[in-house]
Amino acid sequence: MPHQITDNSNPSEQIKICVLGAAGGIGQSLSLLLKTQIHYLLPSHTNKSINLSLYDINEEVINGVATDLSHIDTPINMSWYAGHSIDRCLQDANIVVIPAGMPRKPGMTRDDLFNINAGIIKGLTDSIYQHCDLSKVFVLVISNPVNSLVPVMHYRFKQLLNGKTDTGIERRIFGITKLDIVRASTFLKSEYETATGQISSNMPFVPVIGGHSGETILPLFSQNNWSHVLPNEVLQHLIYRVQYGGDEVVKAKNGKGSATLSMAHAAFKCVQDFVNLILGNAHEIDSINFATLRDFQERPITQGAEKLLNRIENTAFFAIPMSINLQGTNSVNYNLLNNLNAHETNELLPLCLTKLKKNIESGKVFIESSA
Ligand SMILES: NC(=O)c1ccc[n+]([C@@H]2O[C@H](COP(=O)([O-])OP(=O)(O)OC[C@H]3O[C@@H](n4cnc5c(N)ncnc54)[C@H](O)[C@@H]3O)[C@@H](O)[C@H]2O)c1
Ligand SMILES: O=C(O)C[C@H](O)C(=O)O
Repeated sequence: MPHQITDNSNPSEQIKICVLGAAGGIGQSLSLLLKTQIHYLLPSHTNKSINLSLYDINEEVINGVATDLSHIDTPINMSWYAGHSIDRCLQDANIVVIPAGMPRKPGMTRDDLFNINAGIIKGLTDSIYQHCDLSKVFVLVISNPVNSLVPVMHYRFKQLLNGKTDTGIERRIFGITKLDIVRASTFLKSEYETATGQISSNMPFVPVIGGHSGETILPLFSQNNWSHVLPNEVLQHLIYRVQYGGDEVVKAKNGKGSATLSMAHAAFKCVQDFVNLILGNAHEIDSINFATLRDFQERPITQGAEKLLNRIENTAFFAIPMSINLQGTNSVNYNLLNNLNAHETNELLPLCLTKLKKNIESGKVFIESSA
Protein backbone atom coordinates (compact mmCIF):
# COMPACT_ATOMS: atom_id res chain seq x y z
CA MET A 1 0.00 0.00 0.00
CA PRO A 2 -0.76 2.86 -0.88
CA HIS A 3 -2.37 2.40 -4.32
CA GLN A 4 -3.39 4.81 -7.00
CA ILE A 5 -5.12 3.95 -10.27
CA THR A 6 -5.38 5.99 -13.51
CA ASP A 7 -5.01 9.39 -11.96
CA ASN A 8 -3.58 11.70 -14.60
CA SER A 9 -5.76 14.70 -13.79
CA ASN A 10 -4.62 18.12 -12.62
CA PRO A 11 -5.31 18.33 -8.83
CA SER A 12 -6.96 21.75 -9.20
CA GLU A 13 -9.61 20.22 -11.50
CA GLN A 14 -10.16 17.30 -9.21
CA ILE A 15 -12.79 16.80 -6.53
CA LYS A 16 -11.47 14.45 -3.92
CA ILE A 17 -13.86 12.48 -1.72
CA CYS A 18 -12.25 10.55 1.16
CA VAL A 19 -13.99 7.76 3.04
CA LEU A 20 -12.34 6.97 6.39
CA GLY A 21 -13.42 3.51 7.59
CA ALA A 22 -14.02 2.38 3.99
CA ALA A 23 -13.50 -1.33 4.71
CA GLY A 24 -16.52 -1.48 7.05
CA GLY A 25 -20.18 -2.23 6.39
CA ILE A 26 -21.13 1.37 5.62
CA GLY A 27 -17.77 2.23 4.09
CA GLN A 28 -17.94 -0.56 1.50
CA SER A 29 -21.53 0.15 0.44
CA LEU A 30 -20.98 3.90 0.33
CA SER A 31 -17.79 3.47 -1.69
CA LEU A 32 -19.68 1.28 -4.17
CA LEU A 33 -22.39 3.94 -4.58
CA LEU A 34 -19.76 6.64 -5.04
CA LYS A 35 -17.71 4.60 -7.52
CA THR A 36 -20.78 3.66 -9.59
CA GLN A 37 -22.98 6.78 -9.37
CA ILE A 38 -21.28 10.01 -8.36
CA HIS A 39 -19.89 10.83 -11.83
CA TYR A 40 -23.47 11.44 -13.03
CA LEU A 41 -23.18 14.84 -11.33
CA LEU A 42 -20.32 15.88 -13.63
CA PRO A 43 -21.50 18.11 -16.51
CA SER A 44 -21.19 16.34 -19.88
CA HIS A 45 -18.38 18.61 -21.11
CA THR A 46 -16.02 19.17 -18.23
CA ASN A 47 -12.34 19.13 -17.38
CA LYS A 48 -13.20 18.19 -13.81
CA SER A 49 -12.80 14.72 -12.40
CA ILE A 50 -13.71 12.95 -9.17
CA ASN A 51 -11.19 11.01 -7.10
CA LEU A 52 -12.36 8.50 -4.52
CA SER A 53 -9.77 8.08 -1.79
CA LEU A 54 -10.37 5.22 0.65
CA TYR A 55 -8.75 4.61 4.02
CA ASP A 56 -9.11 2.05 6.80
CA ILE A 57 -6.91 0.78 9.59
CA ASN A 58 -7.67 -2.74 8.39
CA GLU A 59 -5.12 -3.07 5.59
CA GLU A 60 -6.11 -6.52 4.39
CA VAL A 61 -9.79 -5.72 3.98
CA ILE A 62 -9.32 -2.27 2.43
CA ASN A 63 -6.87 -3.70 -0.07
CA GLY A 64 -9.34 -6.37 -1.18
CA VAL A 65 -12.37 -4.08 -1.25
CA ALA A 66 -10.62 -1.28 -3.11
CA THR A 67 -8.98 -3.58 -5.67
CA ASP A 68 -12.41 -5.03 -6.38
CA LEU A 69 -14.02 -1.55 -6.70
CA SER A 70 -11.18 -0.31 -8.91
CA HIS A 71 -12.24 -2.72 -11.69
CA ILE A 72 -15.64 -0.99 -12.06
CA ASP A 73 -15.89 0.81 -15.41
CA THR A 74 -16.76 4.35 -14.34
CA PRO A 75 -14.69 7.52 -14.77
CA ILE A 76 -13.92 7.79 -11.05
CA ASN A 77 -10.23 7.72 -10.15
CA MET A 78 -9.41 5.65 -7.11
CA SER A 79 -6.68 5.48 -4.52
CA TRP A 80 -6.54 3.60 -1.25
CA TYR A 81 -4.49 3.62 1.88
CA ALA A 82 -4.08 1.95 5.27
CA GLY A 83 -2.19 2.40 8.51
CA HIS A 84 0.13 5.40 8.53
CA SER A 85 -0.66 6.50 4.95
CA ILE A 86 -3.68 8.56 6.01
CA ASP A 87 -1.70 11.71 5.10
CA ARG A 88 -1.79 10.80 1.41
CA CYS A 89 -5.44 9.83 1.60
CA LEU A 90 -6.41 13.22 3.02
CA GLN A 91 -4.13 15.46 0.94
CA ASP A 92 -6.22 17.93 -1.15
CA ALA A 93 -9.51 16.46 0.13
CA ASN A 94 -12.72 18.38 -0.59
CA ILE A 95 -15.03 16.06 1.33
CA VAL A 96 -14.12 13.65 4.15
CA VAL A 97 -16.85 11.17 5.11
CA ILE A 98 -16.29 9.23 8.34
CA PRO A 99 -17.97 5.88 9.03
CA ALA A 100 -14.93 4.70 11.08
CA GLY A 101 -15.77 3.15 14.42
CA MET A 102 -17.61 0.40 16.26
CA PRO A 103 -21.28 -0.35 15.53
CA ARG A 104 -23.83 -1.47 18.14
CA LYS A 105 -24.79 -4.98 19.18
CA PRO A 106 -28.21 -5.88 20.65
CA GLY A 107 -28.61 -4.47 24.17
CA MET A 108 -26.22 -1.56 23.57
CA THR A 109 -27.12 2.10 23.26
CA ARG A 110 -25.24 4.44 20.94
CA ASP A 111 -23.75 6.04 24.06
CA ASP A 112 -22.09 2.70 24.87
CA LEU A 113 -19.94 3.29 21.76
CA PHE A 114 -18.72 6.66 23.04
CA ASN A 115 -15.44 5.71 24.71
CA ILE A 116 -13.96 3.80 21.80
CA ASN A 117 -15.39 5.95 18.99
CA ALA A 118 -14.54 9.29 20.64
CA GLY A 119 -10.89 8.21 20.66
CA ILE A 120 -11.11 7.27 16.97
CA ILE A 121 -12.74 10.60 16.01
CA LYS A 122 -10.21 12.56 18.03
CA GLY A 123 -7.38 10.78 16.20
CA LEU A 124 -8.97 11.36 12.79
CA THR A 125 -9.56 15.03 13.65
CA ASP A 126 -5.84 15.37 14.32
CA SER A 127 -5.09 13.80 10.93
CA ILE A 128 -7.54 16.14 9.15
CA TYR A 129 -5.96 19.10 10.98
CA GLN A 130 -2.49 18.04 9.83
CA HIS A 131 -3.18 17.02 6.25
CA CYS A 132 -6.27 18.87 4.93
CA ASP A 133 -6.78 22.43 3.78
CA LEU A 134 -9.06 23.52 6.64
CA SER A 135 -10.31 26.52 4.68
CA LYS A 136 -12.04 24.29 2.12
CA VAL A 137 -12.66 20.76 3.41
CA PHE A 138 -16.17 19.54 4.38
CA VAL A 139 -16.27 16.83 7.06
CA LEU A 140 -19.30 14.54 7.36
CA VAL A 141 -19.44 12.36 10.49
CA ILE A 142 -21.45 9.12 10.39
CA SER A 143 -19.89 7.31 13.38
CA ASN A 144 -21.96 7.01 16.56
CA PRO A 145 -22.90 8.52 18.86
CA VAL A 146 -23.23 11.41 16.37
CA ASN A 147 -24.65 13.67 19.11
CA SER A 148 -21.36 13.48 21.02
CA LEU A 149 -18.80 12.83 18.27
CA VAL A 150 -19.56 15.99 16.27
CA PRO A 151 -18.85 18.00 19.45
CA VAL A 152 -15.68 15.90 19.99
CA MET A 153 -14.47 16.95 16.54
CA HIS A 154 -15.60 20.57 16.97
CA TYR A 155 -13.88 21.04 20.34
CA ARG A 156 -10.74 19.16 19.23
CA PHE A 157 -10.39 21.54 16.27
CA LYS A 158 -10.89 24.47 18.66
CA GLN A 159 -8.11 23.11 20.86
CA LEU A 160 -5.75 22.54 17.92
CA LEU A 161 -6.51 25.93 16.35
CA ASN A 162 -5.93 27.64 19.70
CA GLY A 163 -8.27 30.60 19.16
CA LYS A 164 -7.75 30.99 15.40
CA THR A 165 -11.08 31.09 13.55
CA ASP A 166 -9.92 32.19 10.10
CA THR A 167 -10.29 28.76 8.45
CA GLY A 168 -14.03 28.61 9.22
CA ILE A 169 -13.77 24.82 9.65
CA GLU A 170 -16.40 24.95 12.44
CA ARG A 171 -18.97 25.79 9.74
CA ARG A 172 -18.02 22.78 7.66
CA ILE A 173 -18.30 19.94 10.22
CA PHE A 174 -21.60 18.06 9.94
CA GLY A 175 -23.10 14.98 11.55
CA ILE A 176 -25.19 12.94 9.11
CA THR A 177 -28.74 12.46 10.42
CA LYS A 178 -30.22 11.79 6.98
CA LEU A 179 -31.09 8.19 7.81
CA ASP A 180 -33.80 9.46 10.18
CA ILE A 181 -35.32 11.49 7.31
CA VAL A 182 -35.11 8.47 4.99
CA ARG A 183 -36.89 6.33 7.61
CA ALA A 184 -39.58 8.93 8.34
CA SER A 185 -40.39 9.14 4.65
CA THR A 186 -40.50 5.36 4.16
CA PHE A 187 -42.59 4.66 7.26
CA LEU A 188 -45.07 7.48 6.55
CA LYS A 189 -45.64 6.28 2.99
CA SER A 190 -46.40 2.79 4.23
CA GLU A 191 -48.88 3.96 6.93
CA TYR A 192 -50.52 6.40 4.51
CA GLU A 193 -51.09 3.68 1.93
CA THR A 194 -52.49 1.31 4.55
CA ALA A 195 -54.84 4.00 5.91
CA THR A 196 -56.10 5.31 2.54
CA GLY A 197 -55.77 2.29 0.25
CA GLN A 198 -54.06 4.64 -2.23
CA ILE A 199 -50.70 3.75 -3.74
CA SER A 200 -48.32 6.60 -4.54
CA SER A 201 -45.13 6.65 -6.56
CA ASN A 202 -44.00 9.79 -4.69
CA MET A 203 -42.18 9.84 -1.41
CA PRO A 204 -43.38 12.24 1.31
CA PHE A 205 -40.72 14.50 2.86
CA VAL A 206 -40.72 14.73 6.65
CA PRO A 207 -38.20 17.05 8.29
CA VAL A 208 -36.46 15.37 11.22
CA ILE A 209 -34.63 17.74 13.53
CA GLY A 210 -32.66 17.51 16.81
CA GLY A 211 -30.08 14.77 17.16
CA HIS A 212 -29.51 11.14 16.16
CA SER A 213 -30.43 8.93 19.10
CA GLY A 214 -33.76 7.90 20.64
CA GLU A 215 -35.76 10.87 21.93
CA THR A 216 -33.26 13.38 20.56
CA ILE A 217 -34.61 12.39 17.11
CA LEU A 218 -37.56 14.71 16.50
CA PRO A 219 -39.59 13.76 13.40
CA LEU A 220 -41.99 16.56 12.46
CA PHE A 221 -44.88 14.67 10.94
CA SER A 222 -47.02 17.79 11.44
CA GLN A 223 -45.11 19.27 8.47
CA ASN A 224 -46.42 16.77 5.92
CA ASN A 225 -50.07 16.57 4.81
CA TRP A 226 -49.90 12.81 4.38
CA SER A 227 -49.80 12.42 8.15
CA HIS A 228 -53.00 14.45 8.58
CA VAL A 229 -55.17 11.47 7.56
CA LEU A 230 -53.61 9.21 10.18
CA PRO A 231 -55.16 8.55 13.59
CA ASN A 232 -53.19 9.76 16.60
CA GLU A 233 -52.11 6.28 17.75
CA VAL A 234 -50.60 5.59 14.30
CA LEU A 235 -48.74 8.92 14.45
CA GLN A 236 -47.37 8.10 17.91
CA HIS A 237 -46.20 4.72 16.58
CA LEU A 238 -44.55 6.45 13.59
CA ILE A 239 -42.65 8.82 15.86
CA TYR A 240 -41.45 5.91 17.99
CA ARG A 241 -40.42 3.91 14.89
CA VAL A 242 -38.28 6.75 13.56
CA GLN A 243 -36.71 7.33 16.98
CA TYR A 244 -35.91 3.63 17.43
CA GLY A 245 -35.50 2.52 13.78
CA GLY A 246 -31.82 1.88 14.44
CA ASP A 247 -32.72 -0.65 17.17
CA GLU A 248 -35.01 -2.47 14.72
CA VAL A 249 -32.02 -3.13 12.44
CA VAL A 250 -29.62 -3.96 15.31
CA LYS A 251 -32.11 -6.53 16.61
CA ALA A 252 -32.72 -8.05 13.16
CA LYS A 253 -28.95 -8.33 12.51
CA ASN A 254 -28.68 -10.17 15.83
CA GLY A 255 -25.11 -9.30 16.77
CA LYS A 256 -23.80 -8.68 13.24
CA GLY A 257 -23.83 -4.88 13.50
CA SER A 258 -26.26 -2.09 12.71
CA ALA A 259 -27.70 -0.39 9.63
CA THR A 260 -25.19 -0.30 6.77
CA LEU A 261 -27.07 -0.37 3.44
CA SER A 262 -29.76 2.19 4.32
CA MET A 263 -27.05 4.32 5.93
CA ALA A 264 -24.86 4.16 2.84
CA HIS A 265 -27.88 5.28 0.80
CA ALA A 266 -28.51 8.18 3.21
CA ALA A 267 -24.83 9.21 3.24
CA PHE A 268 -24.68 9.04 -0.55
CA LYS A 269 -27.60 11.48 -0.75
CA CYS A 270 -25.69 13.89 1.51
CA VAL A 271 -22.41 13.55 -0.39
CA GLN A 272 -24.26 14.24 -3.65
CA ASP A 273 -25.41 17.61 -2.26
CA PHE A 274 -21.86 18.60 -1.34
CA VAL A 275 -20.44 17.45 -4.69
CA ASN A 276 -23.08 19.54 -6.48
CA LEU A 277 -21.97 22.53 -4.40
CA ILE A 278 -18.27 22.01 -5.10
CA LEU A 279 -18.88 21.42 -8.82
CA GLY A 280 -20.80 24.71 -8.95
CA ASN A 281 -24.03 22.91 -10.00
CA ALA A 282 -25.58 24.77 -7.04
CA HIS A 283 -24.33 27.97 -5.35
CA GLU A 284 -25.95 26.92 -2.09
CA ILE A 285 -27.49 23.67 -0.84
CA ASP A 286 -30.35 23.36 1.64
CA SER A 287 -30.21 20.34 3.87
CA ILE A 288 -30.74 19.13 7.41
CA ASN A 289 -27.50 18.28 9.21
CA PHE A 290 -26.32 18.07 12.79
CA ALA A 291 -24.03 21.06 13.28
CA THR A 292 -23.15 23.86 15.61
CA LEU A 293 -25.64 26.74 15.48
CA ARG A 294 -23.66 29.18 17.56
CA ASP A 295 -21.87 32.25 16.29
CA PHE A 296 -23.12 32.58 12.74
CA GLN A 297 -26.86 32.30 12.32
CA GLU A 298 -29.10 34.84 10.77
CA ARG A 299 -32.50 35.13 12.35
CA PRO A 300 -35.26 35.13 9.76
CA ILE A 301 -37.86 34.25 12.35
CA THR A 302 -41.19 35.46 13.59
CA GLN A 303 -41.85 36.46 17.17
CA GLY A 304 -43.73 33.24 18.04
CA ALA A 305 -40.75 30.96 17.65
CA GLU A 306 -38.27 33.21 19.46
CA LYS A 307 -38.47 31.23 22.71
CA LEU A 308 -37.99 27.93 20.93
CA LEU A 309 -35.07 29.35 19.05
CA ASN A 310 -33.29 30.41 22.23
CA ARG A 311 -33.68 26.96 23.71
CA ILE A 312 -32.25 25.33 20.60
CA GLU A 313 -29.36 27.75 20.28
CA ASN A 314 -28.38 27.24 23.89
CA THR A 315 -27.96 23.56 23.10
CA ALA A 316 -25.18 24.63 20.67
CA PHE A 317 -25.50 21.69 18.22
CA PHE A 318 -28.74 20.74 16.50
CA ALA A 319 -29.98 19.25 13.23
CA ILE A 320 -32.20 21.75 11.45
CA PRO A 321 -32.61 22.96 7.83
CA MET A 322 -29.59 25.03 6.86
CA SER A 323 -28.23 26.71 3.76
CA ILE A 324 -24.64 25.79 3.02
CA ASN A 325 -22.24 27.41 0.59
CA LEU A 326 -18.55 26.78 -0.09
CA GLN A 327 -17.63 28.54 3.17
CA GLY A 328 -19.97 26.24 5.16
CA THR A 329 -23.23 26.92 6.97
CA ASN A 330 -24.43 30.28 5.77
CA SER A 331 -27.81 30.52 7.45
CA VAL A 332 -30.11 28.40 9.52
CA ASN A 333 -33.75 28.21 8.52
CA TYR A 334 -35.81 28.39 11.68
CA ASN A 335 -39.12 28.92 9.88
CA LEU A 336 -40.54 25.51 10.57
CA LEU A 337 -40.33 26.20 14.30
CA ASN A 338 -43.28 28.54 13.77
CA ASN A 339 -45.47 25.62 12.68
CA LEU A 340 -44.82 22.90 15.26
CA ASN A 341 -47.91 21.42 16.88
CA ALA A 342 -48.45 21.44 20.65
CA HIS A 343 -47.17 17.87 21.15
CA GLU A 344 -43.95 18.62 19.25
CA THR A 345 -43.42 21.92 21.07
CA ASN A 346 -44.35 20.99 24.62
CA GLU A 347 -43.39 17.33 24.88
CA LEU A 348 -41.03 16.13 22.16
CA LEU A 349 -38.76 19.18 21.92
CA PRO A 350 -38.07 19.60 25.67
CA LEU A 351 -37.16 15.88 25.97
CA CYS A 352 -34.95 16.14 22.90
CA LEU A 353 -33.10 19.20 24.21
CA THR A 354 -32.50 17.77 27.71
CA LYS A 355 -30.95 14.57 26.35
CA LEU A 356 -29.06 16.27 23.55
CA LYS A 357 -27.40 18.71 25.94
CA LYS A 358 -26.01 15.80 27.98
CA ASN A 359 -24.65 14.08 24.86
CA ILE A 360 -23.00 17.29 23.68
CA GLU A 361 -21.49 17.90 27.11
CA SER A 362 -19.94 14.39 27.08
CA GLY A 363 -18.13 15.25 23.84
CA LYS A 364 -16.91 18.57 25.17
CA VAL A 365 -15.72 17.10 28.48
CA PHE A 366 -13.92 14.26 26.67
CA ILE A 367 -11.77 16.78 24.79
CA GLU A 368 -11.26 19.15 27.73
CA SER A 369 -10.14 16.33 30.00
CA SER A 370 -7.87 14.63 27.45
CA ALA A 371 -5.93 17.70 26.32
N1 LIG B 1 -25.19 8.33 11.53
C1 LIG B 1 -25.96 7.28 11.35
O1 LIG B 1 -27.14 7.41 11.04
C2 LIG B 1 -25.38 5.90 11.44
C3 LIG B 1 -26.07 4.81 10.86
C4 LIG B 1 -25.51 3.57 10.94
C5 LIG B 1 -24.29 3.34 11.60
N2 LIG B 1 -23.66 4.42 12.14
C6 LIG B 1 -22.35 4.25 12.81
O2 LIG B 1 -21.31 4.16 11.82
C7 LIG B 1 -20.18 3.48 12.39
C8 LIG B 1 -19.68 2.41 11.42
O3 LIG B 1 -20.62 1.39 11.26
P1 LIG B 1 -20.30 0.10 10.37
O4 LIG B 1 -21.50 -0.78 10.43
O5 LIG B 1 -19.76 0.49 9.06
O6 LIG B 1 -19.12 -0.56 11.24
P2 LIG B 1 -17.99 -1.59 10.77
O7 LIG B 1 -17.41 -2.19 11.99
O8 LIG B 1 -18.53 -2.51 9.73
O9 LIG B 1 -16.91 -0.65 10.06
C9 LIG B 1 -16.14 0.26 10.74
C10 LIG B 1 -14.81 0.38 10.03
O10 LIG B 1 -14.05 1.40 10.66
C11 LIG B 1 -12.69 0.99 10.63
N3 LIG B 1 -11.92 1.76 11.59
C12 LIG B 1 -11.86 1.67 12.93
N4 LIG B 1 -11.03 2.58 13.44
C13 LIG B 1 -10.57 3.31 12.39
C14 LIG B 1 -9.68 4.40 12.26
N5 LIG B 1 -9.08 4.96 13.33
N6 LIG B 1 -9.45 4.89 11.03
C15 LIG B 1 -10.02 4.33 9.95
N7 LIG B 1 -10.87 3.28 10.01
C16 LIG B 1 -11.13 2.78 11.22
C17 LIG B 1 -12.75 -0.51 10.92
O11 LIG B 1 -11.55 -1.16 10.54
C18 LIG B 1 -13.95 -0.90 10.07
O12 LIG B 1 -13.57 -1.28 8.76
C19 LIG B 1 -20.65 2.94 13.73
O13 LIG B 1 -20.19 3.78 14.77
C20 LIG B 1 -22.17 3.00 13.63
O14 LIG B 1 -22.79 3.11 14.89
C21 LIG B 1 -24.18 5.67 12.08
O1 LIG C 1 -28.72 2.27 15.47
C1 LIG C 1 -27.51 2.32 15.29
O2 LIG C 1 -26.69 2.03 16.15
C2 LIG C 1 -27.00 2.71 13.92
C3 LIG C 1 -27.61 3.97 13.38
O3 LIG C 1 -27.43 5.05 14.24
C4 LIG C 1 -29.05 3.83 12.99
O4 LIG C 1 -29.86 4.72 13.30
O5 LIG C 1 -29.39 2.82 12.34
